[in-house]
Amino acid sequence: MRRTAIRGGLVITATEEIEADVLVEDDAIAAIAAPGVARDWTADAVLDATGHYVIPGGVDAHTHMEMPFGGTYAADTFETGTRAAAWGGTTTIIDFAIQPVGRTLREGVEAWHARADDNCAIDYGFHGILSDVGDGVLKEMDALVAEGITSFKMFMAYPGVFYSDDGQILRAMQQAADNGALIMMHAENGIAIDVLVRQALDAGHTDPVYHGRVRHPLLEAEATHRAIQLSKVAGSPLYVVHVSATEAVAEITRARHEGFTVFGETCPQYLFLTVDELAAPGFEGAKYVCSTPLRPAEHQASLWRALRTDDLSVVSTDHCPFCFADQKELGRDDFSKIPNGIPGVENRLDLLHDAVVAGRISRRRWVELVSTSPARMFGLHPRKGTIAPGADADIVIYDPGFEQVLSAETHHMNVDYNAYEGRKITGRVRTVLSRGEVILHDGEYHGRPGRGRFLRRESCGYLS
Ligand SMILES: NC(=O)NCCC(=O)O
Ligand SMILES: [Zn+2]
Ligand SMILES: [Zn+2]
Repeated sequence: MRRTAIRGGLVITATEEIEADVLVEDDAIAAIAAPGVARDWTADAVLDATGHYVIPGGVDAHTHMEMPFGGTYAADTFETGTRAAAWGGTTTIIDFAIQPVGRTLREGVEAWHARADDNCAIDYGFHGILSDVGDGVLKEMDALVAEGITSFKMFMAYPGVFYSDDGQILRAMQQAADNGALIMMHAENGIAIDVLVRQALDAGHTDPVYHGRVRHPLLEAEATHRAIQLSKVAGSPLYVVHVSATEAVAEITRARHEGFTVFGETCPQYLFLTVDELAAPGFEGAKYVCSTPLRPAEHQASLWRALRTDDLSVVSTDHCPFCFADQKELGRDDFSKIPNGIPGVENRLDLLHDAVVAGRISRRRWVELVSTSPARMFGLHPRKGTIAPGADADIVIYDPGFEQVLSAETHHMNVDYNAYEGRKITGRVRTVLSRGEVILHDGEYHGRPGRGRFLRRESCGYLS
């Protein structure tokens, strides 16, 4: 048995902050004890965490490695994307296995296993994407839940691609109410948006900024409202992904106050970037094309407030990188052809820690938003998302005082720009353990493709 002691740090979980030492035996946490008590531990390796935080590894519940979109593929493979995640302190990702239109869900899951299984440096799970709901797919959902794929994303946007109509959504929600799955919703009224896209292009408006203008906040709010009503009718829980608009937050808040099991997720891009980025000179704005879109700055106050009140419960990245040079370029003459997505899997913990430094959220809330809540919500807690005896030893030693500047020059994501280029951040990941193995320490990466394991997730973690 291999024993590693992490000594002298401040252990922070969603519920506690204690000065304690942590003992890791093989791949799991064996004990946490006050430094005096822990003095007698024998260990093969000691990691000095003096002056540092000791937190559970990040759980990013929303990534798109190698996702096909708009005639190209997201630029990070599972190999490059999970390596970048590890550099940023994330030790678990949950990616989306897409059902090809007209094919089975199973085919999508097998394709994602083929991409991920020998390539991930950290542990990983899958959600399913339902792009063609019918009788067969509903049955397949049951089988996948039994195999640990316990959540399914649906799209009210992108007609002709991933779009589901209200009847398909209701049927999938009814199935989820029966089988314990969680429906995740991309809530934008895609039919109305497509009308506005056509009108903008007909008027000669082809620049990236029009991506933001046609995806009106009220069309996010309307779809969010509709998804909530459908979930109430079906009696299923609902998780709304990448919430960006004040009006959509209000819909989630109201449903929660009425006692419905509705959750919301937002992403760093909506907290730290605005629609002004989309309006950058020339074609630069294409770097910031994602859906839901970046919003005017006033929406950020609602998002931060909802993160504090738990009306938004999770911060994921929606990491979906497309290179500026040759992929975003596909939409140079037509904003609707710009592949949608922003890179960020490496930057989430640091950006949110910077919000701790700025006094926006507490340290414990930071840990909860980036690790504990997503682990709970998606059936991984307490194996992931906490520091407790018996949990997987996915641990980050975090230097809260280190000053860094985010840049494509230094990041590890396989994409030629960083959405936060030049931003000064206080805090940096110093050491990362994944199931007890040190995969990053003092700027040296020791991970390897294929060491990450597929996670069969429990259902209904969000109800406990
Ligand atoms: N969000 C985005 O722009 N791209 C990824 C696909 C999605 O999550 O809708
Ligand atoms: Zn989406
Ligand atoms: Zn996404």
